[in-house]
Amino acid sequence: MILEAKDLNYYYQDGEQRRYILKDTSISFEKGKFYTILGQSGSGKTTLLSLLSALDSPHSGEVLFNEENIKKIGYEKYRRNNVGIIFQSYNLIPTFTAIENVLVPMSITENEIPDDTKTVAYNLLDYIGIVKNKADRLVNQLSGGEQQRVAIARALATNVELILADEPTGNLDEEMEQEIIDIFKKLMSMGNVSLW
Ligand SMILES: Nc1ncnc2c1ncn2[C@@H]1O[C@H](COP(=O)(O)OP(=O)(O)OP(=O)(O)O)[C@@H](O)[C@H]1O
Repeated sequence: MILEAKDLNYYYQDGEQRRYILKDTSISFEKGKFYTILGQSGSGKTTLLSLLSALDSPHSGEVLFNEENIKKIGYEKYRRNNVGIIFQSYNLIPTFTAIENVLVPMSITENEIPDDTKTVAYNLLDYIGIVKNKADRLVNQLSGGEQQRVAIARALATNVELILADEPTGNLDEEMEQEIIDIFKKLMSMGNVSLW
């Protein structure tokens, strides 16, 4: 298993009451597979993803990455080196260009990456469908679909084995949604996501 959640509990305190969002939730994910998590609005999908991506921590239970507790790996280290995260609203740095956004995680990861990070980032963006002249634009001068491609390139830039995405097509029209899903499928069919 590349990722496992074991007996996760997460709640909000509502006066004297605990309102549980996740109760003894366990789930496991095999390497090299594509999973979709479905549930009603408010059922806790974002909460689960935030625990799996170490953006938040559970009240009890544990998350294992390649059999190791992510708390032991260190949440910050795990986020830098092991997981790429994609959000519904892209969460790019608006004052940076597309290429600069992709370079950010490359500058802080401890994973081994080629010296010529700029070339790698341009190639990655190009592969995902962002050509050079768009890569040099500020991201808020790109369409929603293009911004999400930049976010995908950013998530892949550190050569991670695991990508977690929270409604990555939620802000896009149907056609763009299909294109983004096709990118994920293409990446999956390549096995290892390394594009260098
Ligand atoms: N800060 C908070 N305080 C109290 N309750 C919260 C807080 N943040 C989220 N919740 C509640 O936690 C529950 C789970 O939220 P979560 O965002 O994980 O659901 P979701 O399944 O991702 O929903 P959606 O599909 O609408 O995005 C919701 O009922 C939400 O109202």
